[in-house]
Amino acid sequence: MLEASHVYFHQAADVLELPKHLRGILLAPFRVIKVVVVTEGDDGKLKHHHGFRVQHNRARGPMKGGLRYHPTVDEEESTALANLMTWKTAVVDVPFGGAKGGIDCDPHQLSEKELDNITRTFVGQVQDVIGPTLDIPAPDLNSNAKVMGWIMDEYSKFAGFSPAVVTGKPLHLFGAEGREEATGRGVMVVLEEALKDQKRSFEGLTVALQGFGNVGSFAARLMAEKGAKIVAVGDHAGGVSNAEGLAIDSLLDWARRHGTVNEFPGGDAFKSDDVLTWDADVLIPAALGNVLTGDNASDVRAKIIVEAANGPTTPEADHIFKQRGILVIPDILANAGGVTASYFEWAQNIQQFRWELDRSRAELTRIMQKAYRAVAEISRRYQVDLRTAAFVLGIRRVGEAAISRRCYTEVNHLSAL
Ligand SMILES: NC(=O)C1=CN([C@@H]2O[C@H](COP(=O)(O)OP(=O)(O)OC[C@H]3O[C@@H](n4cnc5c(N)ncnc54)[C@H](O)[C@@H]3O)[C@@H](O)[C@H]2O)C=CC1
Ligand SMILES: O=C(O)CCC(=O)C(=O)O
Repeated sequence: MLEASHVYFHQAADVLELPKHLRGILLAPFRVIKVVVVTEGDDGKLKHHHGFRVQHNRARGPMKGGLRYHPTVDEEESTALANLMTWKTAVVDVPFGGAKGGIDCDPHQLSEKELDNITRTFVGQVQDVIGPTLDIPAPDLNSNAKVMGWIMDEYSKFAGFSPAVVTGKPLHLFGAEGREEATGRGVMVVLEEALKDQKRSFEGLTVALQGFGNVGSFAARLMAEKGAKIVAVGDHAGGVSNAEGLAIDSLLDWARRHGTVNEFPGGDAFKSDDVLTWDADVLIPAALGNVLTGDNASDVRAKIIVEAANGPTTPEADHIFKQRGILVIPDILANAGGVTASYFEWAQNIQQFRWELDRSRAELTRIMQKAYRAVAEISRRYQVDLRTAAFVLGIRRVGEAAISRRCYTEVNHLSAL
C-alpha cells in the first residue's frame, strides 16, 4: 500500500513538475511512533500488541486520521494511510494535516474489558504527541464511537477535560450529529456528482458493495433511498445477493444482530470475494486495502468504482481500469466525508457549541460537491484520471502551505530522497 501511495503521488507530482527535493519533503513522514502495548488479559496472563501512530504532515494544521484495530496493522500500512490522509484533508480543504495509526489486535477475539485496557494503555503511551492542536484520532476499521469515548476519557486524565482530542465520539460524549453516517453520505454525494456528469441518476442503478460496516452500510442505505438497487453485499464472513435489490433496512438489522451479512434470508448466498466482480453498474469497495489487483481487475464488470475503503486499488489494477475505460473515484475524494464531519465535530468541541443534524448534512454535501467539482475540473484541464487530479489538488495545497511556512526545514535531512 505504501508503494501504491508513492506511485500515485509521483503521477501527480509529474503533472505538477515538482522538483525531486520537494517530492522527498512531502513524502517523508514528520514522525513515526511505535509502542509495545502490554496489558493483562481476562485470563490473568500478559498480552502484548504493537501500536503505531504515523504523523505524516502538519503543514495545514493538526494531524488527523483514524485508528485501526486489525491484525495486519503495521508501520508500513500506517505510513501509507497517514500519507493518504494528508492529501485527503487538503482535497476537501479542512484545516488539518494527515496521520493514521492502529493496533495489531483482533477486537473479535477480545472482550470489551480487554479492548478498553489495550486502548487506554496505548493512549497513555502516545498522550504527549496527540491532542486537539497536535494530532486528533478518529474511528477506522474495527474501531468505533465507544472506543473514541475511551480515548477521550483516558487522554483527559493527563490533559484535563478534552473532547476535541478525538472525533467520532458518542453523541452523549460531545460527538457530532452526522459524523457516524458522514463517510457513507460523502460516498453517495460524490457518486451522485459523477452520475450527473454522465447525465444519469441513482434511479435503477445497480450497486455491489464489499464491506457493510460503518461506511458500507450508510452508503448502501443512502443510495437505496435515492433509487439505487443494492444487488450484492460481501463482508468478512460471506456474501448475499438479490437481483431485485436487497432490503437494506432488514439487512442492516440482520448484520447488527449477527455481526455479518452472511446467511441473510432475503437473498442468495455467495463467496464473499465474488462481490468484486459482480455484474453491477457500480462497485464500492468499503472494507480492506489492496483488494483490486492485477489478478482480478480484468474481471471487474462495473463501469464505475467508488473507493470508499482506503487504498483498495493497486497501481496495476488502476492501469487496467484506465485502459478499460472504468471510472475510478479515488479514496482521497470518495471517503473524505468522514474527516470532513470530524472537522465539524472538532470545531464544535473547541467552541463548546453544537450543530443540528440538518446543518451538518448541508455543510457536508456542499464541501463534497465542491471537492468533486474541483477534482473533475483538474481532470479535464490536465487530461488525467480523477485519482491523479485529486492528488494534484491535495499536493498543491499542502506544498503551498509547507513552502509558505518553511515547514520543509523540519525534514531537511531527508532531502536526498
Ligand atoms: N469509518 C470512517 O469514517 C472511515 C473509514 N474509511 C475506510 O473505510 C473502510 C471501512 O471502514 P469502516 O466501515 O469504518 O470499518 P468497519 O469495521 O465498520 O467495517 C468493516 C467492514 O469490512 C468487512 N470486512 C472485513 N474484512 C473483510 C474481508 N476480508 N473481506 C470482505 N469484507 C471484509 C467487515 O465485515 C465489515 O463489514 C476502511 O478501509 C477504512 O479505512 C475511510 C474513511 C473514513
Ligand atoms: O475522521 C477522521 O478524522 C479520519 C477518518 C479516516 O481515518 C479516513 O478518512 O481514512
